[in-house]
Amino acid sequence: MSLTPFEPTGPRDCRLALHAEGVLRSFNEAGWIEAADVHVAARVAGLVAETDDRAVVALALTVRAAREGSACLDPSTVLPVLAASSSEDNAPDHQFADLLPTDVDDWLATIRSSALAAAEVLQVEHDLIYLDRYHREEVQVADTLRARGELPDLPVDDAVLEAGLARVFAGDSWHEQREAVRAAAGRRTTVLVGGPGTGKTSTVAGLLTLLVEQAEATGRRRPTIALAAPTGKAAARLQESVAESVAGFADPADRERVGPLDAVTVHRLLGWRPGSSTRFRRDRANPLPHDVIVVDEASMLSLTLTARLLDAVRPGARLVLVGDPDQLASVEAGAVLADLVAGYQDPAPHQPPPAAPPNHSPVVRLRTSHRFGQRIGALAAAVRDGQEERVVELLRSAGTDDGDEGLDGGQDVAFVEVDSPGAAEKALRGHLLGHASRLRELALREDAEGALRELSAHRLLCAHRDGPWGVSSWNDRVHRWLAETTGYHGRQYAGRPLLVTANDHRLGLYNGDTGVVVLGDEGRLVAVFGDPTDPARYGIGSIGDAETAHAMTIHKSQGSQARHVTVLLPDADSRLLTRELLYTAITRAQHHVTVVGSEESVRAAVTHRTARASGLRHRL
Ligand SMILES: Nc1ncnc2c1ncn2[C@@H]1O[C@H](COP(=O)(O)OP(=O)(O)OP(=O)(O)O)[C@@H](O)[C@H]1O
Repeated sequence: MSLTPFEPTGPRDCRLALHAEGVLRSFNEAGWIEAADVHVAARVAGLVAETDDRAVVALALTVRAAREGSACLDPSTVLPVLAASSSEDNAPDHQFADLLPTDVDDWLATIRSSALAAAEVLQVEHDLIYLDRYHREEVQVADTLRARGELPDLPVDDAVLEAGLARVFAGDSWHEQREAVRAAAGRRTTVLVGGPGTGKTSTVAGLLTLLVEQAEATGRRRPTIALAAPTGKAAARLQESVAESVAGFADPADRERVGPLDAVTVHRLLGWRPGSSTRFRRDRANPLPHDVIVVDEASMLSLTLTARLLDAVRPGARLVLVGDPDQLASVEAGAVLADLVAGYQDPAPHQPPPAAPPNHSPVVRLRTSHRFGQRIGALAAAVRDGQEERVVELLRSAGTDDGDEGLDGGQDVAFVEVDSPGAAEKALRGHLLGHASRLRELALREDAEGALRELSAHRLLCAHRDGPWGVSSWNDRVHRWLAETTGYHGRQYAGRPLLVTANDHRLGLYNGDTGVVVLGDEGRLVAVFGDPTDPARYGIGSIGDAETAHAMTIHKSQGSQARHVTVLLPDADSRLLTRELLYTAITRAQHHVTVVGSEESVRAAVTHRTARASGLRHRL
């Protein structure tokens, strides 16, 4: 957790808790905790009659940490930051320094003997401070993984496997996939990691096919398979790419083995119950019936969802978690995939693979990218590895791409160096309006397939929702340019790109799904989503929560890709600007990426890492 205070914009700043008292008031006014943290801490401390201010502060800071994605509070990183700020000349004048714990051990001892700990609201372990819920979940995840790892491997006929590998992954270029399937075939748990285009999905397709073949060869029942991902969009993509990989196998029998597979969201797989985000129909007492469970985009799994998933997987089932640990983590608490990779001590992608991986480790890493053009892959790798100078050099040697060519050809990496939203607007207008106009033309021609293809041709990504570099203002800009060109000023129009913002299980539309409004029968507007060759159509009125998507946040774009991605970087002091954010944005691009912003912002992104406190890596 990187602790920075907010600066109240004035006495009416909504982050200030007007009725806060005592120590919570001081920490709130100093910007270390927000109103939401104050309310939770005050209420819970009141319920358990906590009288020690240092325990109350720990509770509020731990609530803040969870809100920002950490599973716990690490006092050894937080206390020095608080202490340094209290000694600054401009430190707030409210005995802030007097309220600080003196040292980490003292603070931890205070919490251990507090009423909050006695009531099991706070837990202290490995010198980390947890809210009880996240502590329980972290222990459960580690215990379940350890218990699964201690069971003997599942039976595999090596001769059949080797013959199968030689068929589905023939040739030198597929040696990493052969190795990965060899490692995963008998394991109950596999964590398959790799950057974009490293052949993760191909590995999954090969593994599933060869597991079915194993059952055929040994007379066992065919394994039942579940494919899932944290979002509907990612699930749809997984289904599509597994089917594509299977269709590419040379042997017709291999193309038939797994049969058609439907991918679903993890929530749906576990039997989501309306009104509860943490309780599911599937759990230890009523586990998933499947023999093989594959979860893609596992970097987006929160600690809570991972705990529920592991709870629902039978010990005898194979679980395969697939993802890229360098991407942005879940919006909720936990960075489970990155923790697993760190906890099992898998070397970073730019380091040589271990000569002999620890045999208890379920982590299998694919290292070679097979998709990107050279420059886009090199840029993604340099960002991922924090090579600031190399990133700047790669961008500087790229073109400027201020025309429209980037959409159909031209540079695979472009850098539009601007230091103000006005300059960005000037540089990007032609580009963005061209794409929006093409969408509109196709939509007016009732060409749903063409409009959906155009939609995935380009995506404008922002770090923020609001502000001059944010999604709202760029949506407004493109809308205004389009209105100026077409003369149509309404908010609902043919060619309007849509982003679904809440799951609608009834319609089969999920948070993050993108579609477009097109002209349908009898001149009515309809919204189309999904596979361009077989689009799902919805009456405009039936779509509940959706917004215009000329631009979207990088967070929302996770799990999806576009041929050309334009990334707008905010000012260098933005708290959201991190290495993981820039890496995630760049790796959404299949063929072209245009980075728009200042060199200072690029450098800030590459040097700032998202720090999420967690004890999971110590427990594995
Ligand atoms: N070892 C390989 N040799 C040659 N081509 C490969 C190899 N592995 C993958 N590919 C090709 O690279 C492309 C990307 O592969 P795949 O979709 O399996 O990667 P991925 O890691 O799942 O990608 P992402 O998750 O980023 O979409 C596919 O066209 C695939 O056929």
